[in-house]
Amino acid sequence: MQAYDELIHWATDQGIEVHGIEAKMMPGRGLGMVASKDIEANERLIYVPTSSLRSLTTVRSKIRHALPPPAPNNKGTPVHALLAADLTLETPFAAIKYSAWHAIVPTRDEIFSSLPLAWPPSDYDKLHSLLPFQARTHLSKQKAKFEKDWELIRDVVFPALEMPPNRGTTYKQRFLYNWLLVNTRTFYHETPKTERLSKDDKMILQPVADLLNHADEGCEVSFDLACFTITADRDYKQGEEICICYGRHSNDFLMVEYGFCPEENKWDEVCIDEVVLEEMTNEQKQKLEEKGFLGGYMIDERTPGGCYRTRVALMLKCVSSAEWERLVDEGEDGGEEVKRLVDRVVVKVLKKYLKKCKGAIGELKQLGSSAEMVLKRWRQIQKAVEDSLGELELVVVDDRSD
Ligand SMILES: C[S@@+](CC[C@H](N)C(=O)[O-])C[C@H]1O[C@@H](n2cnc3c(N)ncnc32)[C@H](O)[C@@H]1O
Repeated sequence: MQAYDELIHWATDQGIEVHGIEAKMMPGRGLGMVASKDIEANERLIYVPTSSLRSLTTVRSKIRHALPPPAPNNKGTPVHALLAADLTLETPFAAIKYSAWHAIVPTRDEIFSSLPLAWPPSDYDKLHSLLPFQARTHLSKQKAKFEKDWELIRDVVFPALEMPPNRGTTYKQRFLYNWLLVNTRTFYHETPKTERLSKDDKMILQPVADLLNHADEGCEVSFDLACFTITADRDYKQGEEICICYGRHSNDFLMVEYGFCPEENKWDEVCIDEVVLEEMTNEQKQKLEEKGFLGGYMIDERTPGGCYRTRVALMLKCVSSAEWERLVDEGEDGGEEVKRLVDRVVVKVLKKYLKKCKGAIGELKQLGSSAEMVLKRWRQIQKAVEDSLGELELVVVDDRSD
């Protein structure tokens, strides 16, 4: 693959080393890295010297100096915005320096067709309203973050660089593309300079290693002041894909942040906040908030009857408010009788959620290919809810026949 060969040629000049792996087109996941020979656990696959990273310190000084520096507690300018601005307003010198990287990263069309934040405005509102709760909430936050970053660049950086006004839309789209490139390709990195910044600001771009796709478990990623290294977590056969784990994320999170919804994900969970909170009166919501139990209600394979938070919240529908407070304060579940009552309420809310799933699926089917990923997600949710109901109804039915 010519673009990859050129990237490796350039990378070698930067001191980057790549051993026993090579890039390959992976159906449905863009480029990925596969073993070009049998690999043993603990073999070092990629070595990237710190000098070849794109970070806060490599951002063009005119951009950096135009804005307040990043500061602890998410104060100051986000590093994400700075890196994206640096890519958008790249000098001809930097564009040439990084041309091998630009040639291999996904194109604007590829990025825009996969990531919800870039859904065309005509589809955005409709698809956004049809996203599962967790994805919808996450996308709203991401959109707010992007718009804030864009305003900083438009209102502060453009004038500082003496750019003519009124180039808004074109540049906004370019900034969005680069913002999403940064979002999907950065790695966590800390140096004495960035140590006091918040976790979100400890991000860098690294060429070559950013070709690694995500899996539930993957190679070890480590760094020190001198370099980044990627090390094989296990033996691999020649031709096998080499992945890293981007984090223990749900499919809703992966869809919004990375633009894909995996078939298998052992870290997946389904958020049922919507239907749980619909059951609650305002007074009950206030109680939940006071005790730190408002929201974050999940089901997954391990907890078909709802996670601890779900069960604590729904216990409020089964006992008096005073008794609920006592049980919560003492960390008790109320015993078998209350557990059975909670199971019944869980069945009730899951049935409600199942209706929502079916409704969303029906609507998404009308929308064509732009809705495919969301449709796939709702089908996964439907299955998870049905599986949970299957298990719970056994308990509830058994219990009724006592
Ligand atoms: C860091 S890049 C990995 C390299 C990327 N595939 C490429 O073509 O350059 C992250 C992006 O790769 C894709 N990706 C990563 N892991 C994936 C997976 N397990 N399934 C589908 N797409 C995946 C997503 O588009 C994601 O935003």
